[in-house]
Parts: sequence; structure tokens; C-alpha cells
Amino acid sequence: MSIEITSGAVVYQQKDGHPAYLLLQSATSNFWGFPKGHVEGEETLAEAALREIHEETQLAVTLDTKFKGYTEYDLPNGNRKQMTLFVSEVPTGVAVTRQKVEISANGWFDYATARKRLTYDNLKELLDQANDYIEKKLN
Ligand SMILES: Nc1ncnc2c1ncn2[C@@H]1O[C@H](COP(=O)(O)OP(=O)(O)OP(=O)(O)OP(=O)(O)OC[C@H]2O[C@@H](n3cnc4c(N)ncnc43)[C@H](O)[C@@H]2O)[C@@H](O)[C@H]1O
Repeated sequence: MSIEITSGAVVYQQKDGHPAYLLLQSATSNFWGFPKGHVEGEETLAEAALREIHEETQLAVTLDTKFKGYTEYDLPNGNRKQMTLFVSEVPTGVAVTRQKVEISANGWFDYATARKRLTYDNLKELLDQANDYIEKKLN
């Protein structure tokens, strides 16, 4: 079994004083999740998150690395994936241009809708943690 390391962010914009979250739908597995991808070479987790978010959405974001959510899951190929998610606020109304080969859809969703839309329970838990953190930051 090998370990795969992936990094990304819970990206949000403000809508009526609350966060609206950016979710992406995988074109290969159809699941809804956050922008993220494999760490390459000597990259730090933050560097990989910035690169992957840009590759997947064309967004040039900054990360709040004080929030660092973490989860692990088993892959169909037998590997174990370790995922770290930072948070990132982007300006309201910013354009997202998704990478269309790997991502079939994208959208901004309020917390309750995002929670329902996320396919995996581990991501719902990370959203809960991020939402608590972000709501405290905004209010
Ligand atoms: N070690 C390595 N280093 C660099 N590149 C590598 C690599 N291994 C493979 N690659 C290549 O990198 C490409 C993808 O690169 P990236 O785009 O960089 O990788 P990723 O988002 O982390 O992963 P990926 O899309 O492969 O899988 P995910 O975990 O989301 O989804 C995979 C499966 O897990 C399931 N899944 C996804 N999220 C889950 C979750 N939160 N909980 C449980 N299962 C989940 C999905 O349904 C799906 O079945 C692939 O084309 C691959 O060839």
C-alpha cells in the first residue's frame, strides 16, 4: 500500500454576511468535493493547494493556513490518501473557469446546501469544521 498526499482548500466567498462554498464535481467519479490535488516533488502542502486550485478553477487565491483540516481515505487502487484542506476567501462574484477534463460542474453553495451536496461524510465533517472557523472569522 502506498500513501498519496493531496492538498486543497475550502474556498468561499461572502454572501449576505455568510460563506458560500465552491464545490467541484469530478468528471471521472461524479462526486462533489473541494478543489485539491496531488502534492508534486518538493512542494509544501500550501504550494500544492495553490497550484491545484489554480489548475482546476483558474483562481489565484491566498490561503488561510491557520485552518488545516485533515482526513484520510482508501482508494480503489488500494492506496491510502491523506488529504489536507486549508481555507481561502475569494472576492464575491469572482469568475471560476473550471478545468473541463477532470471537472464536470462547479457551483457556489451555502453551508446547508454544500453539506448535502458533498458526496463523502469525511468532507461533510471538514466542511463543518471550516464553517465554524469561517463564521467566527466573519462575525
Ligand atoms: N501518487 C500520485 N502522485 C501524483 N499523481 C498521481 C498519483 N497517483 C495518481 N496520480 C494521477 O493524478 C491524477 C489526478 O490528480 P490530482 O487531480 O492531482 O489528484 P486528486 O484530486 O488528489 O485525486 P484523484 O482525482 O486521482 O482522486 P480522488 O482521491 O479525488 O478520487 C479517487 C477515488 O477516491 C474516491 N474519493 C474521493 N474523495 C473521497 C473522500 N473524501 N472519501 C472517500 N473516497 C473519496 C473517489 O470517488 C474515487 O473513486 C490522476 O489522473 C492520476 O493518474
